[in-house]
Amino acid sequence: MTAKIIDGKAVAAEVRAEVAAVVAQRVEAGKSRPGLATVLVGENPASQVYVRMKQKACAEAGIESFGYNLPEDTSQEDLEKLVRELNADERVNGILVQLPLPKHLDEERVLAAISLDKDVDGFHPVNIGRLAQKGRKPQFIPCTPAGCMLLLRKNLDSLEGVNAVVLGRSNIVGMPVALLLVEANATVTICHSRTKNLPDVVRQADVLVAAVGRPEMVRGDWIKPGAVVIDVGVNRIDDPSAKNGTRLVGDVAYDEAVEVAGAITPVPGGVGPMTIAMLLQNTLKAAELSDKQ
Ligand SMILES: NC(=O)C1=CN([C@@H]2O[C@H](COP(=O)(O)OP(=O)(O)OC[C@H]3O[C@@H](n4cnc5c(N)ncnc54)[C@H](OP(=O)(O)O)[C@@H]3O)[C@@H](O)[C@H]2O)C=CC1
Ligand SMILES: Nc1nc(=O)c2c([nH]1)NC[C@@H]1CN(c3ccc(C(=O)N[C@@H](CCC(=O)O)C(=O)O)cc3)C=[N+]21
Repeated sequence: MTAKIIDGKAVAAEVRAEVAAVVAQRVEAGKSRPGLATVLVGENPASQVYVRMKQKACAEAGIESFGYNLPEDTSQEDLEKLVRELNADERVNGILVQLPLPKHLDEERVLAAISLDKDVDGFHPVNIGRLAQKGRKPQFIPCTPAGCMLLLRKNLDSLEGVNAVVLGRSNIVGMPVALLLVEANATVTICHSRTKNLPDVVRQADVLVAAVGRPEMVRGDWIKPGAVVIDVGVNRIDDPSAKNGTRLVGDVAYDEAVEVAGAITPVPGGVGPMTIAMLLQNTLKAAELSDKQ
């Protein structure tokens, strides 16, 4: 039996439609239109594409977006000054600083400068700290991890006691998704580049979240039959038979895994669209928060 294909694009479309409806209602009721500021430093083409996708999604949901493109050689001081201006700007409810930043910039300090009430990416150290503490709630949950969790909840009756394996421990995906799985009462194993016997560890997983950035690293025979596989990887590889000579693949060898898993997200069309939908949801939440202040 082949796996159920988890249609992230469809779930994301539902979330986006919901956000758009609530935005329309609030504007109708005379409340402010939510606003998202995107900050892009330098000219990384992949980052430019992602920022454009986020702005387009905002427009479709009735969220205003304010794009800031700064030169590659922007100083720490100037970037933090922009963040402080955006913190004070009433039109802006959410601030997204696209990562990675050029190497000379101190990412931690930039993220810490973002107002907690505008941290729609959920990367502020206080938000991450709360995520890691029992009984505490972050103001915002990081978008990609939140998207993974929504797809899991839609495809599993319960996460309670399930063996979840997370491949990757990055600040933006692996670690926060592992924390969310713990919060959901899964039993969580976090793997990384020093993990020994990785295929054997992965074979224990009822739920697998792969976020390593290694094209098709996870093979079909690593997957426990019936497991739910969330493939976060977005890797562009050369493929002479593809339209422009390249194609996107995940961190999981999809054609193999689909024969073994119970359910699996495709790439593209899985987690990627969810990331953007959750960003819109967080931006709406930030606007609702600002109503109360
Ligand atoms: N769909 C979406 O919305 C998003 C997709 N992505 C994609 O997800 C993937 C991961 O992104 P990100 O978390 O930022 O990546 P990072 O490069 O920051 O982290 C990769 C993690 O994988 C681990 N790792 C690397 N190689 C191996 C290996 N051979 N065996 C085991 N573990 C390994 C690293 O271990 P160590 O810590 O030891 O170095 C690290 O923890 C990428 O493909 C990225 O494009 C990212 C963000 C959003
Ligand atoms: N501050 C910050 N916040 C982020 O959320 C953030 C970031 N920096 N840096 C980079 C990563 C990457 N990321 C993706 C978003 C959407 C898709 C996405 O929609 N992918 C489509 C395909 C897109 C394509 O065709 O290239 C899909 O998987 O179907 C992928 C990846 C957000 N990130």
